Amino acid sequence: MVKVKVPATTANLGPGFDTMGMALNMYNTVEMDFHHSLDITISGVGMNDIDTDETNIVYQAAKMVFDKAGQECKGLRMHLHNEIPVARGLGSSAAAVVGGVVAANNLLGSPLNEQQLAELVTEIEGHPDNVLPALIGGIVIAGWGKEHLLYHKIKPGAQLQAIVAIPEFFLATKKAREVLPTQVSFQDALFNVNRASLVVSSLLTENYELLSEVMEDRLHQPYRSDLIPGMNALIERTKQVGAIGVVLSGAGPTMLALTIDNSDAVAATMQQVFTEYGIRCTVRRLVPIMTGAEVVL
Ligand SMILES: Nc1ncnc2c1ncn2[C@@H]1O[C@H](COP(=O)(O)OP(=O)(O)OP(=O)(O)O)[C@@H](O)[C@H]1O
Ligand SMILES: N[C@@H](CCO)C(=O)O
Repeated sequence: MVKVKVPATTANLGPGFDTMGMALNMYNTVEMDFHHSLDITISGVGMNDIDTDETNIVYQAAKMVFDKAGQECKGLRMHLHNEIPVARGLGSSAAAVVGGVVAANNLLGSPLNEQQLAELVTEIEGHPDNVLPALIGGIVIAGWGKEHLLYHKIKPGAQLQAIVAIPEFFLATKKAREVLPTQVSFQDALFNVNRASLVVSSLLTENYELLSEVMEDRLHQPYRSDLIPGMNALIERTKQVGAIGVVLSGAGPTMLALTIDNSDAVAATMQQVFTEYGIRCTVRRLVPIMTGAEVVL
């Protein structure tokens, strides 16, 4: 039996749509063992929102490792314990995919190396920005090259905190991608190239004064704001009380504020603004982490 612990992730970091993400200290665990049939049990959050049959994505991801390794999968016994809320923008599907792939790879004696795991989880999820930090931790910038996935990991600054306001309602990534345009203007593309580059350089140099001016986006957030009541007001007011950057976490509806200090005021303001817009939410204070999925048993 193997047990794998996988972190939550926040994707995009504002302008880095489908490209950047960061691992956070909130975890799901996957326990997995060989079995003659499929037997899935679940505990923790979202127990009633996750399938326990062959459509379960932890199982589907695990089965792909068996296929790649040329091994028959007769069944699996799995217990999933979840802390990451489902369909809220904190990488629940990425954690499920990474948990399934890493647990199965371990069970089979590690036939796939890190590069192969990174490519497999990206193919399954469709984009690398949640699955890569879930797999290897840290802040990761990633994208497909001609043949291979290219990725680079940055160490988050030690002072950086991540406050997340998690609304009670679900927003499936599929739905939040349906509102995106098929084309954008040259000016908006240029704006995001500029801002994403400045986000990376300010994270690398821990220049939070610069970071506070550049976590802006024109490729996805403007189109998604109608799906998240209060999003723009929350960004504006949370920045006024000292957050470095305030952005949509992944596809939403969770909002992410990066802070160094002023965390109490930032957390209270996020809660307050969502409440004013009639949205019940849970605010959690998290920190970026350098460790991705790890085998704990
Ligand atoms: N622990 C889990 N085990 C199995 N399947 C899960 C688990 N958590 C989430 N899922 C599946 O993933 C779906 C949610 O994925 P979705 O991409 O919409 O949201 P998300 O990954 O939480 O958000 P984001 O990608 O914006 O961070 C759920 O509907 C469920 O099918
Ligand atoms: N980059 C993705 C993250 C969510 O899976 C999006 O914003 O749609």
